[in-house]
Amino acid sequence: MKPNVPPSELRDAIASLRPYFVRAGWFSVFSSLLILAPSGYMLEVYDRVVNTRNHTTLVMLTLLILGAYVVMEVLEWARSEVMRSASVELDRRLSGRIFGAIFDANLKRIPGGSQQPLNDFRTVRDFLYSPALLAAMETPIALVMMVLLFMISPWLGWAALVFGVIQVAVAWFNERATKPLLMKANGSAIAAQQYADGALRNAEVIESMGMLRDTHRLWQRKQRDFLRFQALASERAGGFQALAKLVQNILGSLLLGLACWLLLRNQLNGGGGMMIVASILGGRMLAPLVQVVTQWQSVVNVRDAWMRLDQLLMSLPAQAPGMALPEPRGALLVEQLFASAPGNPNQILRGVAFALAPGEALAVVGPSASGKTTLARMLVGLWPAAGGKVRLDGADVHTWSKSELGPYVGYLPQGVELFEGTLAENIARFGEVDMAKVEAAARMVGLHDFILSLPHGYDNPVGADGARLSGGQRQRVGLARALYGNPVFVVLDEPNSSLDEQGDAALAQAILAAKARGTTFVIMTHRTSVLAVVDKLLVLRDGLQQIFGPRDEVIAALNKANQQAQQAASGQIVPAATAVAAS
Ligand SMILES: Nc1ncnc2c1ncn2[C@@H]1O[C@H](COP(=O)(O)OP(=O)(O)OP(=O)(O)O)[C@@H](O)[C@H]1O
Repeated sequence: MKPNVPPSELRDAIASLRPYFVRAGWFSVFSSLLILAPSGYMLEVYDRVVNTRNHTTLVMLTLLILGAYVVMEVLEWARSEVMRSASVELDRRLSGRIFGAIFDANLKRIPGGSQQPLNDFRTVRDFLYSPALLAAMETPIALVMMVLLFMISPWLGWAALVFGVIQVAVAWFNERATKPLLMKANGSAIAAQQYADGALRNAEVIESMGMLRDTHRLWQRKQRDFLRFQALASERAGGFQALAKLVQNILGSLLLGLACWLLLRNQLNGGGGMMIVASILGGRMLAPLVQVVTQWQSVVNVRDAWMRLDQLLMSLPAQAPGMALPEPRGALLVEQLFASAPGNPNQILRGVAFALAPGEALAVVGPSASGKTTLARMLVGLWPAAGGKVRLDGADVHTWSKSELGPYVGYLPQGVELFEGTLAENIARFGEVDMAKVEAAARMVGLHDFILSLPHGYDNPVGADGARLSGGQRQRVGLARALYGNPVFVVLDEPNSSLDEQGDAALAQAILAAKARGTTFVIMTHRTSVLAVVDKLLVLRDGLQQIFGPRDEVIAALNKANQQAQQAASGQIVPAATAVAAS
């Protein structure tokens, strides 16, 4: 039985470019036929001008051949333009999908979540108007030339056929000899590039701890592999390219000699001029094949890129648009939630269950690696649940269309994650900037006065990853972004880890103000300052929900348990806040 393989989106997209290929194919046929014009010119000059000594005929023939050259160039230009348009069309069809797949691969932490698929797509797209493909389009014309040679004399036709077969064999051996090396070279180049990207992202760590030399050494090792494989492949390819040219040149001269021999035996149709025509046809016939051999590296590269892209798109099928649902109010229900990281079977959360009414705030506390960040990701629907569900107003947040749900949700991840752009753009989530809303969000987190003190105010750029801001400022901008547009449900993962006392107070104020408007909050925290403004408390340990309930009841229960444990151990009593923080 045929395995159930999903259709290749890449192949479908290329198949949809058929009209472009057909048009370019016709241009190829006509421009290749015009390649015969110089042979015709030579014959006519030899036949009509040399014998008759007619100057007018010479001028007319020369004008004709000049016209033919112009038409040939125009056709070749038109063919390139058609294929360039095909590449633009391919980009229009697939670039969004590929960008989405890279994004998805990043979210799911699977290979492909890097710059590489975009490079691969550029390789595939550019190949559409590369010399290799344009030469391949001309190969059918070789058959026409061979037929013409057979028409002049079967001897010439057979000789051309034998050399054509030799040339195809050269191309085949070239493929066998260079493909594995070129693929290894590509793999090493990608590894070196990815290593360099990672190192550049961590430039400060490398510089501060003097790691540059070792980092460079490791990069060089990968880069050396790439250079070694590429040099070996080029060496072998160079030999085959020389061989291909040799075969082409030999055929040209051989056909001239053979035609001369036939002439001497009175067996050449068309007389002496045909000797030259046969030689030109022979040389031209093999030209596209020689070109293909010369350009073989780009063929291997495109095949490699194609396979990686195809695999990425197949492993991350296009998502059906999520459910369209009525505006949420912020009622959160977590039903027996089990979670594991994508591609990893280990369960991180095991049976977390709680509910929050609109306008309620919950603090999630627990030791490091207890699963707080994982719970935050699950609450905003980033990872699919391994069991159970997270529901906002009854609907599963994971399957809800994120572009629809986004405006109602605020999320501040642990790493903040700002983007290159202005403060206003970052706060407005890179959508249409509504300055009134931007300012309101900045005021809520106590950032407005600081922003106004900057030279360009809200138009001040934040730099790549928010590099122009301090850690605390970045966190506040992230908070303003989470609160932008008064979302009904906000998840904050360690929102005050970089905040000072003033920032902490601003955060508490912002939570209270948003709660009063009906926003539901879940705040993952190690710090106790935020506990003053929450209604409920959940304690996580090793992915298990230890206790959940109204804040004061949970603190009292924790204190009691802690006191009992401590008294049993040493007779000491610990204050409430310390007990919660220690949990
Ligand atoms: N992408 C991932 N792949 C595999 N395991 C993961 C992934 N993310 C988190 N984990 C594991 O899940 C567990 C919980 O991690 P999580 O980040 O949710 O804890 P946390 O309570 O937020 O910790 P902290 O307070 O230190 O931020 C850890 O053991 C971690 O190794």
